[in-house]
Amino acid sequence: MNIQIPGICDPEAAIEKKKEEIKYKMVVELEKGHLKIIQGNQKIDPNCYTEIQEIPQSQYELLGKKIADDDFCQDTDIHCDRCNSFYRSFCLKHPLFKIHDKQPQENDACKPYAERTIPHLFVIGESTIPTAGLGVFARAFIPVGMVFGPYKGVRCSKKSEFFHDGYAWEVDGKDGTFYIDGSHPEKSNWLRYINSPRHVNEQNLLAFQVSGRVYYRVIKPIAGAEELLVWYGQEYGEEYSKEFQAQPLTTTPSSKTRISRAKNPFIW
Ligand SMILES: C[S@@+](CC[C@H](N)C(=O)[O-])C[C@H]1O[C@@H](n2cnc3c(N)ncnc32)[C@H](O)[C@@H]1O
Repeated sequence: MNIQIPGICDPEAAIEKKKEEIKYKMVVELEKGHLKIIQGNQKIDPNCYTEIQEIPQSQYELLGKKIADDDFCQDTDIHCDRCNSFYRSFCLKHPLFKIHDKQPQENDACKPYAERTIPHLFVIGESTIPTAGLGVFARAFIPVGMVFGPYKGVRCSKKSEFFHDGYAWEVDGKDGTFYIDGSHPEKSNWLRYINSPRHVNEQNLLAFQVSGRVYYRVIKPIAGAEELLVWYGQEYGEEYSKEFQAQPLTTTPSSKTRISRAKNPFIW
């Protein structure tokens, strides 16, 4: 046995040469406006990529496992809308990155709680859609793959329990269907201000469900000052897109209502 005694033996000899870990990086691919994972050991060209975060190899190895539709697990797997397959936990080719809600500040208390949760990347203003009321706008370029949420609100078991109509998502829970009603501005978050598109070209977000929570993901690059629009699903969204029903908007698989019924979950 080779025992090294510090101070007596060669200290270098005691250190087992650490295996070089491959680093990965989540980046924005500037040309396409999409998130991407690249090997991060080499220097990144800032003209091609903007770095978001490093991904350790151990974490990277847990990503991108393709799951057969029959083996899909609500709590661990995510449906990739572009590959039309489930992955554990998400697709490596089309990765996701979650933007957290802003921690509401006390000195902002004149605004409703939901407004105070909006991340710095966004702003609430009058919607570009006539009669829609308020909406949410990007303050900077937002790439495909960014995820927002979960949608916050009061959990209800029946539609008759909603505070107001028009702000609830229906969720396929483990013990059956329930609703998340975001109509109360003190009991919800900024996602309650996002409107529904009038036609497919306006849609830039897709709602999906993970472990009984609803998230929105970016499916089309969003330019600064552009409004965020998430398809509410057939039951509600079609109210706002009657002229465009011939060309159905993108929804998560099996989405039937304003409410995401997607088999589309992932865990953060
Ligand atoms: C989740 S809220 C969105 C935020 C809302 N605009 C506000 O000011 O609080 C849903 C409501 O917004 C309005 N809305 C959303 N999308 C719309 C659209 N495309 N056309 C008209 N009204 C819309 C409807 O009144 C709907 O009930």
